[in-house]
Amino acid sequence: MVDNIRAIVRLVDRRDTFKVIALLILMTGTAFLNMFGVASVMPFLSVLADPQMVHDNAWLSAAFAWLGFQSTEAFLFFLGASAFTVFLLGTMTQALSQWAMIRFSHGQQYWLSKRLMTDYLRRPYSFYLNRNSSDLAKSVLEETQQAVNGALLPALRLVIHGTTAVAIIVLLLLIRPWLALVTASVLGVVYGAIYLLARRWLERIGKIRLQANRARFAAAGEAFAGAKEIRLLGRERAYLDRYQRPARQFAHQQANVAVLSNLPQYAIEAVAFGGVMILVLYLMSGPGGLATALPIIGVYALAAKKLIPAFQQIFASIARLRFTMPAVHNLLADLGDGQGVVPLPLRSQMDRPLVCNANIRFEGVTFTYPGAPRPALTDLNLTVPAFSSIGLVGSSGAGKSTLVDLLLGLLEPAAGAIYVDGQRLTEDNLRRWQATLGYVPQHIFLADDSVAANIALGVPEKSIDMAAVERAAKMANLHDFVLSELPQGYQTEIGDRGLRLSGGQRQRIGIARALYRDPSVLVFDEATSALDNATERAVMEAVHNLSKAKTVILVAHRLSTVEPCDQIAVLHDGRLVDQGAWDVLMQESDHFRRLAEGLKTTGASDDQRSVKQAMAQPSGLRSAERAK
Ligand SMILES: Nc1ncnc2c1ncn2[C@@H]1O[C@H](COP(=O)(O)OP(=O)(O)OP(=O)(O)O)[C@@H](O)[C@H]1O
Repeated sequence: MVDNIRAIVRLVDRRDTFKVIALLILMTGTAFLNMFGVASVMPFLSVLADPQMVHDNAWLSAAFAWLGFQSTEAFLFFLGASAFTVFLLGTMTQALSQWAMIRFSHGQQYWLSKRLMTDYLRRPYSFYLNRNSSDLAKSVLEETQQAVNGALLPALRLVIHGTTAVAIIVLLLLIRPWLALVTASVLGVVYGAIYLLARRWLERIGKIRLQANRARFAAAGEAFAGAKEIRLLGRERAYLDRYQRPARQFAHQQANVAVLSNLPQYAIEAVAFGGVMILVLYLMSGPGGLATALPIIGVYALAAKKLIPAFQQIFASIARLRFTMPAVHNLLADLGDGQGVVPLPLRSQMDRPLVCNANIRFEGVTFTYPGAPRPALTDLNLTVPAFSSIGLVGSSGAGKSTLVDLLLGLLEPAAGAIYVDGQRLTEDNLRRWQATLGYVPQHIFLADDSVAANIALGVPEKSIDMAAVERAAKMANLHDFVLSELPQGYQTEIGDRGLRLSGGQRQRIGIARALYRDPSVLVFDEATSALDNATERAVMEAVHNLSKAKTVILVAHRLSTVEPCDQIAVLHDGRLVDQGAWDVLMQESDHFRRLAEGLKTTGASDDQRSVKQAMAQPSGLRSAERAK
């Protein structure tokens, strides 16, 4: 219970504490106005049933005299109008409370989803290795909404309807204590019993909903991301099944909680109707007859009008809270305590790149992936002189991509360190180092935007430097294609995930993207594999020409791509086994010769590599990449 309250409080933006306080004041005010609204019919009905009450009742006669009324009729009219005004005021305040509550909750949803999105974006790269991207998107977009609609709003409703119920019960207690106790007990027992019976079930179906939601998002995400392969393999039905089962389960549980929340209302209406009948008969048979009975019946009828929906809302809110709390705890666990997250880059960091003028040095670098049985890189020592080019080669799984990810600062060495011009790469200078880098991965992520926006990825449209876009596109051998084949040139929308482009065109966009901000260090991770030989040769010639002005690091599976590199590093089983120029390695390195022979003779390594690469990709990225 305390844990749940704490969790709900954590959903609220601390800066909005004053809004919460204002909301609570408004809700309490509403409860009191509701109570006064109910109470105000009593004098009216008393005088209506017995006009003599104006003189017999001390309070009424004092009001009659003080307000200077001359006739009972006028006083009766005044009492009726007052009751109506107070009732109206109560109803209006209630509407105002609802409006404020809903606005507040939706504001919190925006804030919560933004907070989660920021938190995910600030996570270290290793976080994405173990997470599914559709699961992350689901948490940001859907679970935050669920937390607000299923926990925050019901908690607020609980407060407003709880205070209203308490205020009205207090009023009834003042009028006829035992009758009030009976009424409150009947309502309390009916709702309490249903809740006690359904408690565990609600929690269980809440957990089932959470899992089903995750499964349906994953199935939908993967089905669309892998549309091509799924179509070819004829697995549409399998994916439909994968989606259908959790989707049905999700809908089923949502319906269950909605039905349960509304069910007691019908039972209560029957009880209330019967109760009022018994009350009327009982009061009418007592001394005073209708004159005594009418005001009490009126108050009770009006109280029931307020009290039954209040109890109903209290019950529905508690049921929904019980159902949603597993999702809230899950969300808060993801949100974490902010530890281990990296700060968002500052503009000053991006404007002051850590330029490499002497060399990049790996010193005793070891890295093991979380949960992997052995290191992907072991005690690696490598120096890359500035303004030179180095090719990284090795069999599949040798550790080339891991080395690149370490160099990019996406992964952190478990032992050893990387130095840029003698400066150790740390959290403090990492962003500045990354601002120096141009990186081309094998799988290019494309945004559903124009060619220019894809080259200048993330730069707001107005700030895109078109001259830089064209310069980069020319170097990537893309410019002619854009001008001659695309209807609106650089402004052509390339469609959802670039589906309208060939693999080679996509890779050239990726290369142009890396070159757009004119980085001083360029990293290509098997980035030219989808290019035809002639295009690759042209692009690589441009890149090798750059290596006089830039430092170029090249992972390639075609050895011919790395042939012109100043030096080549040969990796095997996570270790650097040989290093030198092409000719030297050809003569002196068995590993290199075997690699060259293997590539020449088997021709199978491309396929093996692709399969392995897919396996080695983090699950979240896998689905993002499949999305292209
Ligand atoms: N996310 C991961 N989780 C666990 N192990 C991984 C992960 N990514 C890679 N590995 C393992 O680390 C080792 C090095 O992988 P890496 O991707 O760096 O090799 P590579 O030389 O780039 O291979 P390829 O040429 O096939 O891309 C491999 O044994 C691989 O299975």
